[in-house]
This record gives sequence, structure tokens and C-alpha cells, in this order.
Amino acid sequence: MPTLILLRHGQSTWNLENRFTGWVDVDLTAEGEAQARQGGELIKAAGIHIDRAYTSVLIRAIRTGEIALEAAGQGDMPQIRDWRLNERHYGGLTGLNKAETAQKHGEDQVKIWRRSYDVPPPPLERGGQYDFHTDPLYAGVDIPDTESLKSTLDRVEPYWDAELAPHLRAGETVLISAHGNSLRAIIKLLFDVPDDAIVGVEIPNGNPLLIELDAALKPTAARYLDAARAQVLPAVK
Ligand SMILES: O=C(O)[C@@H](CO)OP(=O)(O)O
Repeated sequence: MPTLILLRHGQSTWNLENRFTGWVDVDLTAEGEAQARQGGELIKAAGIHIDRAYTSVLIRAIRTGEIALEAAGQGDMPQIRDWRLNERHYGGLTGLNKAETAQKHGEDQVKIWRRSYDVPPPPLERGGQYDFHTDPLYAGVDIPDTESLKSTLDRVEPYWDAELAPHLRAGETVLISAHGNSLRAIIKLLFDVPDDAIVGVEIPNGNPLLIELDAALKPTAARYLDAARAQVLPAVK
């Protein structure tokens, strides 16, 4: 049976500082490491054997996957990394404090930038502190200057189709250690969540989301392994 585990990275230093993070490569806090470990222990306790593991190119997701796999007793499993599983690119908001930005531009505007489906933040200026064009992680990649959830989904979906779906169709159990918005994009795709409803999906850090799929990769059941930290999920149709 195709099985997918979506694992949002543990708390990062910029989650703690309440800063728009996107593609900035910040590490986990000690609490984030503990969340990743607990996520792995829950995977082990559920008796789940992972066949294949994926992550983004960002250290907070890579380390979350490593720590979780180790705690799940599968520490020798390599993770396949791809930038298309990165967090949504936060454009010109990158690095700013979320509360200060809400004071400056208003709560409503910040909510639109954070949770609307297709309104991207202003683009990131070239040549500034957070210009990723010179980052070797993205050599040869035509990288964006900002992304909405929609444009995030536009680069996640081809990767899903080409790389992830074939292994799931073969009946494998696949772990994806990634980010709030790249995972939200996958949830939208799988559960066919309407554009205006995806705003309601909040994935807790380090809480593995177990999704069972049928042969056509439609979800048949979904639950967070840490029920005490579960959030509302879209209905299984
Ligand atoms: O800052 C970010 O990159 C994301 C995830 O932490 O934040 P948001 O909750 O606004 O999607």
C-alpha cells in the first residue's frame, strides 16, 4: 500500500525569532532537534519501515530527516535532496521580523502575503544580503525572486510526478522531510483542497503526518502520529 509520511522540519532559529525565512539556510534549535527525534521515535513506535527518504536542500529539513531516521532505527537511509522541496521563497520579506512587518504594513496585508494562495510577496532585490543567485546550491537552476503558494506548487508538482509518485505507485513508504509551504502544496495536490481552504492547513513542526494512499494515489486515511499536537486535516474524499 502506498504510504507517505510528511514531516515538517523541527523548530528553526528563525521560527523562534519570528522571521520570514523562506530559502535562508538557518539551522534547528535544540527544541527543533528534540521535535525531529520525537518524530522519528513515533515512526518507530508505529512500526513503519521507510523505503525512500526525500528532503529539500535546506539544512533544517535535511537535519530533521537525519535525526528522525536515526531515531526510527533507519539512520543508514540516505536522503534524496532537491531544491523543489524547499520552503516557499519569501521574496522581499526574507529576513524581516513578522510582527514588525505586521506593524508596518498591517495584519491583513501580512496575512495575504503569508497565507493567500496566489499573491506573492514583493520580489527579493538582486545583489542584497539574501540574493540566492550566487549560492552554489542553485547552480544551473532558474531560481525565482519570490513565490506564492501557487508558484511553490508549480515547482513541487513536476517533482512529485516525476520522482515521488512512481515510487508510491510501486507501493513504497516514502518520507518527505520538508517545509510548511512545500508540504502544504503536496497536501493541496493530494487532497484536492480548494484555493481558499488551503489557508486552514497548518502543519506542526516535527509531527509526522501519515497518509495512506490507494493505487491512484488518492488519500484513504491520514493522521498525525503525535495526536496531542495534531492540527485539522482536509477530509479524505
Ligand atoms: O518563514 C517561513 O519561511 C514560513 C515557515 O516558517 O513562514 P509562514 O508561516 O509565514 O509560511
